[in-house]
Amino acid sequence: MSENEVALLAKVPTGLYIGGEWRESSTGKTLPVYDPATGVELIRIADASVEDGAAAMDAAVAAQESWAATAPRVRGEILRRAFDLLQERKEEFALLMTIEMGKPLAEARGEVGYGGEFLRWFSEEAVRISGRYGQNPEGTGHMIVTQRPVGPCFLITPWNFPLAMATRKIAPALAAGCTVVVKPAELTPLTTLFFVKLLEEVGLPAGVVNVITTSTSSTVSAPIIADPRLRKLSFTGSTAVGQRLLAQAAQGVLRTSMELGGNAPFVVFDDADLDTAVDGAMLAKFRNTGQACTAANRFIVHESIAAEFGRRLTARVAEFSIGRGTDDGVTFGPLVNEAAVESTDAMVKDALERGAQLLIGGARPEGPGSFYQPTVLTNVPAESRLLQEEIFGPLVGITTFQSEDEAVRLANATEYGLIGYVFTTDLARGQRMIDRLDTGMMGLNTGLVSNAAAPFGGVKQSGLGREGSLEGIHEYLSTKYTLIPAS
Ligand SMILES: NC(=O)c1ccc[n+]([C@@H]2O[C@H](COP(=O)([O-])OP(=O)(O)OC[C@H]3O[C@@H](n4cnc5c(N)ncnc54)[C@H](O)[C@@H]3O)[C@@H](O)[C@H]2O)c1
Ligand SMILES: O=CCCC(=O)O
Repeated sequence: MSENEVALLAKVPTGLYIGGEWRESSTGKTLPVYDPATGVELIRIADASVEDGAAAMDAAVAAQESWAATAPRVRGEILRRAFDLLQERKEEFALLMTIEMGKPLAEARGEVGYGGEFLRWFSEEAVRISGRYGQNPEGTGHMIVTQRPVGPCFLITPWNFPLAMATRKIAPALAAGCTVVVKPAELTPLTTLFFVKLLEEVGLPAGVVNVITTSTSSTVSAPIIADPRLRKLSFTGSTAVGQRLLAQAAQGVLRTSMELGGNAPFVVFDDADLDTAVDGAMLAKFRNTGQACTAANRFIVHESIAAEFGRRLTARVAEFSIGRGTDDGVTFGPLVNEAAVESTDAMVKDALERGAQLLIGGARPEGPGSFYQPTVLTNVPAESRLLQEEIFGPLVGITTFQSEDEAVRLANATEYGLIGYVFTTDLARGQRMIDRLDTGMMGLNTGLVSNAAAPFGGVKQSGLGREGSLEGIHEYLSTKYTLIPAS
């Protein structure tokens, strides 16, 4: 670790943040956080118990009434100050994400930009929560429709975008007037802890945001979800865990937002601009080392251009420089841990055993850290795991199609429905594909759609609800209707 990194880690709080105070776990236990590029332990942080989870809920409940009564402008200004301070601390946040998660510094800076925008966007939305007033149809009274904060929320976030996945939930919840308990992933808790320290600095009242970090997510989360005072569960993570949490949330009939897994089709038609398609593929596949819910998972390429597409993509992949994300010139970092490397490697082996052809990569480099080479496979048989399951690693699997109908059938042949990418220069065909693909989001001739102003979310088993945009704040509001008879 460099001196700079040691100095940064010394600034990151290692406790739980409950009711405006940093404290140790009630059991005194700690959990280690590792650098995925070296396997070295970075720091130890508090490992919350069930009692700590209950204390965090108590604090969120205690702060709910006064936070809901805080003027929207004041709530918005706190978020805006957080946005401004995050810009000042951009380099620190980027470095912290790189060392705890592995993404190269340039990508980490990009995430500070992206994640910060949710603070700015929802600072502006806080003052635009509107209602309706009107006469009832019978003319015998007046109808008032207002939007109220849903109440205390439990927010569970994944490790792949440690800042943006937290701000995409915390900012709209706070803007709406909700208090929260946040549980970041145990692999990347440091960014959330550092961010909450920033919220404290910009004057967020005690109890509005509470953070618990734990190595026993299921044990600590279940009683919070079962707590009758909780009103909303917002989860980002795998579909398997989302399904379990939905079942738990059903007991309390909780409002839920579920941002779950993806298995995105990346369809390239024979009329596509191939350079644009390859640029799109590089972004859609290799952003975050392939560890994004929006990652292109199945490359469905017209048979007449598949060989050329594979050649051009392979040439671009060969340009990656693999290494620790802090090192100069590195463009491709490690995967998050050893389990991710093993799962990626198993998918490559499965595809090769079934007859796929390797164009580049396909192995882990020598040396420490959880690295895997960016990999391109072609002629991948349909039954291969990498065309069936969410990969969450840097693998491109190319398969071919002949007709538009076949492309649609292949693209929709999944239980997921987060995003689809289509490359064509025929606008009418592009519009047909937008209508025919069963996804919550589409990229037409682009490999990146994420934006704080975009309603982000999926259909089918990719989830429920939307984050960001105008829709995002409504996930934290409930509609209340009142009738006042005419006197
Ligand atoms: N749709 C989206 O916006 C989106 C965004 C990012 C990631 N994801 C998905 O997340 C997955 C990768 O992230 P991950 O590996 O962190 O997912 P994960 O489901 O393993 O974990 C996500 C979070 O849930 C927690 N968790 C796990 N089991 C739990 C339980 N039983 N009770 C309570 N909490 C529990 C984890 O500690 C972590 O904080 C991929 O499937 C990816 O597609 C989706
Ligand atoms: O991993 C999923 C989130 C990706 C994004 O918000 O762009």
